[in-house]
Amino acid sequence: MILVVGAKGMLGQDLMRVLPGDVRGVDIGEIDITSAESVRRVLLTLKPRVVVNAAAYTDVDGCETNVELAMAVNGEGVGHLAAVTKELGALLVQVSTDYVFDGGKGSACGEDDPVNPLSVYGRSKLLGEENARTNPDHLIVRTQWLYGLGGKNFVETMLRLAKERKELAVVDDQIGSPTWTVDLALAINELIDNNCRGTYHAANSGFCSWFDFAEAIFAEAGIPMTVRPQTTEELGRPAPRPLYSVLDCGKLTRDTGLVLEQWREALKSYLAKRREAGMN
Ligand SMILES: NC(=O)C1=CN([C@@H]2O[C@H](COP(=O)(O)OP(=O)(O)OC[C@H]3O[C@@H](n4cnc5c(N)ncnc54)[C@H](OP(=O)(O)O)[C@@H]3O)[C@@H](O)[C@H]2O)C=CC1
Ligand SMILES: Cc1cn([C@H]2C[C@H](O)[C@@H](COP(=O)(O)OP(=O)(O)O[C@H]3O[C@@H](C)C(=O)[C@@H](O)[C@H]3O)O2)c(=O)[nH]c1=O
Repeated sequence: MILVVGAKGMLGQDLMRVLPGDVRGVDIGEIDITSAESVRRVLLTLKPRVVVNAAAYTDVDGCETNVELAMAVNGEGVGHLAAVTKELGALLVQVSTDYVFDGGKGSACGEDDPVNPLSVYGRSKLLGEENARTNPDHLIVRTQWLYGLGGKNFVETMLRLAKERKELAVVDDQIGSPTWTVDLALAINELIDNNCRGTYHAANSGFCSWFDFAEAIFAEAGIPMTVRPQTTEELGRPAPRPLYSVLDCGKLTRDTGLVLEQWREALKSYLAKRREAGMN
């Protein structure tokens, strides 16, 4: 059985839809990964063959002031999962982030490039990676700029703001790859299926700035909107973010044959799914 932890989150919901076979999901209420005792009780009862951890504290700016919570959920919580999966002889799949990099390289980051997180969120996720590795049977999947049905994300923020405003300012000096949670869930399935172990990058192909992404969202959704470029410094958010955090996904392709679709194609598919689901 595959157990998805964080099954009610944005990625968790798509993992539940995409992963085949005997799949169970748990979220806060049934499991609290910050508690070693809670993790032990749930995992020893269910005895999964694979645990995919999509549970996290993902408010990047919130992490700057809630440091203890960030470390407990994103860091130590993964340690609890690693200890019990190791005891069970189960695979631990840990989802991680481009924010473990500082974005200073200026070209796509490979799995073995040096990490240097700029934010509390990035540091907490890096601790999560280190803790995941205490189970030798682990898979760490770094991804970025996620959006999906049933979650707070940049696409939904833009579509919501479009109902209130005619003009928006969006940062044009952060570059990355917007990634649809359905495509990421498919990649995680391929990695498990191909018995891959260690660290992998998985993101939709191509890259853009948040400003480019905002323009694409409004163009594809057919919404008239003036998007003005601004710098990260002008925006002045509490958490520092990497300026260039494109992930090199070549290892995923070499080991599974999978190439994730271009980010703009994925965006079109997502907008079509939203319409099908009656969202406007
Ligand atoms: N969103 C993004 O752009 C990116 C995300 N990632 C990573 O991908 C993964 C999935 O992210 P995403 O789907 O956006 O996350 P979400 O915030 O949508 O979902 C996380 C889920 O985990 C639950 N949760 C929080 N704390 C605990 C806890 N202590 N015990 C059990 N469950 C808990 C949350 O519950 P509740 O909502 O009630 O708190 C929520 O249901 C995370 O590891 C994240 O770091 C990586 C790169 C980009
Ligand atoms: C809403 C808004 C955001 N922005 C900027 C802020 C930020 O730099 C960028 C994206 O904003 P968000 O708050 O959606 O993104 P952010 O929380 O930084 O997204 C990150 O989340 C974590 C969980 C990850 O792991 C990362 O890969 C990444 O997806 O756009 C604007 O410039 N104008 C706006 O109107």
